[in-house]
Amino acid sequence: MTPVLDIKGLTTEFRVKNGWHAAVRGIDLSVNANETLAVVGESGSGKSVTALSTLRLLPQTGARISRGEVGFGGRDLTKLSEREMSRIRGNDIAMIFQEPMTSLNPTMTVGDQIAEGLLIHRGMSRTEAAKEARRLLDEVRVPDPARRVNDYPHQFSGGMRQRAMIAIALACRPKLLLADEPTTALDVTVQAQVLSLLDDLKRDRGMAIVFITHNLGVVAQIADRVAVMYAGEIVETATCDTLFADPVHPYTEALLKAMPRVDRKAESLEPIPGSVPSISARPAGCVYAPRCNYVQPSCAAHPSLVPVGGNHEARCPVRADKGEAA
Ligand SMILES: Nc1ncnc2c1ncn2[C@@H]1O[C@H](COP(=O)(O)OP(=O)(O)OP(=O)(O)O)[C@@H](O)[C@H]1O
Repeated sequence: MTPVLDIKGLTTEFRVKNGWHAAVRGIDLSVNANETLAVVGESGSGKSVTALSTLRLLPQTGARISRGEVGFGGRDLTKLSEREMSRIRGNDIAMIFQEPMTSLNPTMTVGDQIAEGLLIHRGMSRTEAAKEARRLLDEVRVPDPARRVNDYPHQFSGGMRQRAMIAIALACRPKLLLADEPTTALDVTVQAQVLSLLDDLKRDRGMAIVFITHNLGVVAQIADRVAVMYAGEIVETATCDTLFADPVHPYTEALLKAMPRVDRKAESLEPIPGSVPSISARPAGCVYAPRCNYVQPSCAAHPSLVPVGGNHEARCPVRADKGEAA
């Protein structure tokens, strides 16, 4: 199967005081139709920069994609003109964010905001677009859509706003949805409803989803496959079940130990000491070595992602022998 999104060797750099530094370094990511790939990692790992690089929404100055390809629909998005890219954004690839109020226009009704994309990208008439906006609100399970299309965003609750944003994102039938922490600001019940909605939409529409989160609990609810990011690199990738059952990389193991679970007492949670290094202070060898419990002299060399069985890969020679490869 040809992946919907196929990122190869992507490196994105920012200019900070003393020169260019990589926020994302040589990452490979792919996601198929009807699949959700979760990208998980602490703040500063490079998750958002990966999504913004995919859509070429990086700041115009002081930021560059210096290497790699972003394959989508047989084309490399890094090579497209700005005009071609703007046709792809919101049309073939849509993105949703944590805080819907920053993307929703407070002065326009929800229905008009959904209809806007339909008028521009799908060439619908006003009447057709208004009808489709109601249908989309219904599809994202907003109750009483015929009435709610006329509401303004402030008249919606947080969960309903997120659903409205999903309706806007889905209006042009994107093949790929980039979701950057879309449920983080919601309480757990509403969060679970939105996750289940996204899962149903993925299946009904055969969409590919890249779901960015720092929360492994959310990963467990939504992901088919997982890529764990740390300091700009993918350090482990596996199916969701394998990652939870048999984590190999010490960072994945530490994230799992720091995750609250119903079958564990709160005192047994182990926060990871320290923090992700800034882009100008990344170690030359293994980027996780300064925080790792298993560090050895060989960690001074930069490790590659190696297969540890099936489609499971990890960037840690010290612990790779946990898998089949050894
Ligand atoms: N415009 C910028 N200029 C300089 N550095 C940047 C810029 N944008 C992001 N960075 C740096 O790139 C690194 C990765 O940031 P990114 O936002 O992708 O992390 P993240 O994993 O998405 O974290 P969060 O969950 O907090 O959004 C961070 O060290 C961040 O400070």
